Amino acid sequence: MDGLSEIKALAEIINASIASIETSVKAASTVYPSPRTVPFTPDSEAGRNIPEVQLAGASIVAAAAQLISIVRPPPLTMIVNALQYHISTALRIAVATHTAEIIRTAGPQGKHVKEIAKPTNTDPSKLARVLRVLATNHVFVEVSPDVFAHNRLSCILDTGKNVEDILANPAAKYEGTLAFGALIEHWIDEGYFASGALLEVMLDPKDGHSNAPTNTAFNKAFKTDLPLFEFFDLPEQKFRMSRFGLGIAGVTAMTVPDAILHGFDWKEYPKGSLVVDVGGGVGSQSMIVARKNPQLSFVVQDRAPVTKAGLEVWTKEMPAYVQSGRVLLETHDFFTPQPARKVSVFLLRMILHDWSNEYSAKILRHLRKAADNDTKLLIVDNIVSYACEETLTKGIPGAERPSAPAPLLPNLGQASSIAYFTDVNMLGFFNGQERTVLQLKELLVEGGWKLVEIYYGDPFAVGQSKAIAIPA
Ligand SMILES: C[S@@+](CC[C@H](N)C(=O)[O-])C[C@H]1O[C@@H](n2cnc3c(N)ncnc32)[C@H](O)[C@@H]1O
Repeated sequence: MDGLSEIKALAEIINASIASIETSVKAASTVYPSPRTVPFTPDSEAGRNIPEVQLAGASIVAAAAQLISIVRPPPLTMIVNALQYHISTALRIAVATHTAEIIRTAGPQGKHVKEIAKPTNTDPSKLARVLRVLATNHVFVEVSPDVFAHNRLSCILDTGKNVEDILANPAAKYEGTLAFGALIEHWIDEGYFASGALLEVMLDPKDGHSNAPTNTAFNKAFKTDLPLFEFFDLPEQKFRMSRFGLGIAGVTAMTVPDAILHGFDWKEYPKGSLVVDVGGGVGSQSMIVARKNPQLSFVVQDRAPVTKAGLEVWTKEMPAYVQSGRVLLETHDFFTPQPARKVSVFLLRMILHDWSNEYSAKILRHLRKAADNDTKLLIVDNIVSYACEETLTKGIPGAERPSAPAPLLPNLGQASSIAYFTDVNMLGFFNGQERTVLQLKELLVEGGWKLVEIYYGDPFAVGQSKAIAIPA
């Protein structure tokens, strides 16, 4: 296929996908959100969250990015690729200057950068140049010279709080908010610096071959011997710790909030069945499952500081569960044996990707020892594909991905990029990894489990693919 035929084929994919979006949105009597509609709320994404619309949207993202890679002169694309770090830097500066909160009150007319720069005493002309990098990438709108307003991307950074309140208590910035920005801030802080140290660590003769969570790019960048989660426990890291916890809940709420309910038959379990949410954080996923499946009981396990926060969350949000004992917030180290009890489902969401195989297998073996023949293991993580055709997934129910139409990349390229970025994040933070189906299958065997089903799930849900296993 020559270049022109390829861009025509990609344009056809885009046109067909737009037509599919139009049909689905009309059939659902809803609207497709405009890039100018602010504020962003999960409810206002209803049109984009229709499953067919998500599928079509993923094809458009893949095709549009591929089209750009063909149309723009290669040296320019490589320059743009090499300079992408300025986007992260600009986001860091926008967040630290509270630009999103400051311009909210101005509405579509926007605010002059002199006003935006005031509360943090930043140089307005420097700030304008940085914000222009973002506006050029569709985050914020420069409505007139040096005047910036929100669009649907930039308002994601807005906590909804007043700048004065944030400045008075910066550590509580995300408390009581949807907190999507919290995870963005985690990525452009811990993630950004760990990424900067990754090359040095990978080339180090010793650390480069380690699987331990203490020989990582994160350790190098933050000059600490502690694994990331223990580093978060330090009193001086209270803000980072809370930001991470709130951010994990926020990213779910803002992408496909109820994705945990899809692809697993929670309803099959009768009254009193127990779900153990291992490394469950404050239990936000169990809470979503509980709301739709009142017959289930839950144990949410995590490290002591997290279960303490979890108890506060459940006491506020679902007090009846706490009072009746239908939820137990349990301090438990998943590298130690599980308490003996009848468990219907062990849930491991965004846990295995934090650990290399050696550590993940230990976690799995402890769960296996505590399981009986009926126990199911539900793993929820990103499941990555190779960037080429993959035939080795044949025979595993649900594991074959629908093949992307040519000339799209088999893994849908840019539409799947978050999983590959988080894979490298996991490497930098923990020596962990996002896994392919085959890698998961082999890991499960090592841990005493048998992979029986894969559910990839909504194309726009982040880290929500499922692998279901039974005792081997
Ligand atoms: C990425 S978060 C996932 C939280 C939760 N499963 C969710 O999806 O919202 C990883 C969690 O593992 C917990 N964790 C880390 N090491 C642990 C350990 N040794 N035992 C139990 N939990 C641990 C962390 O405190 C954190 O809450």
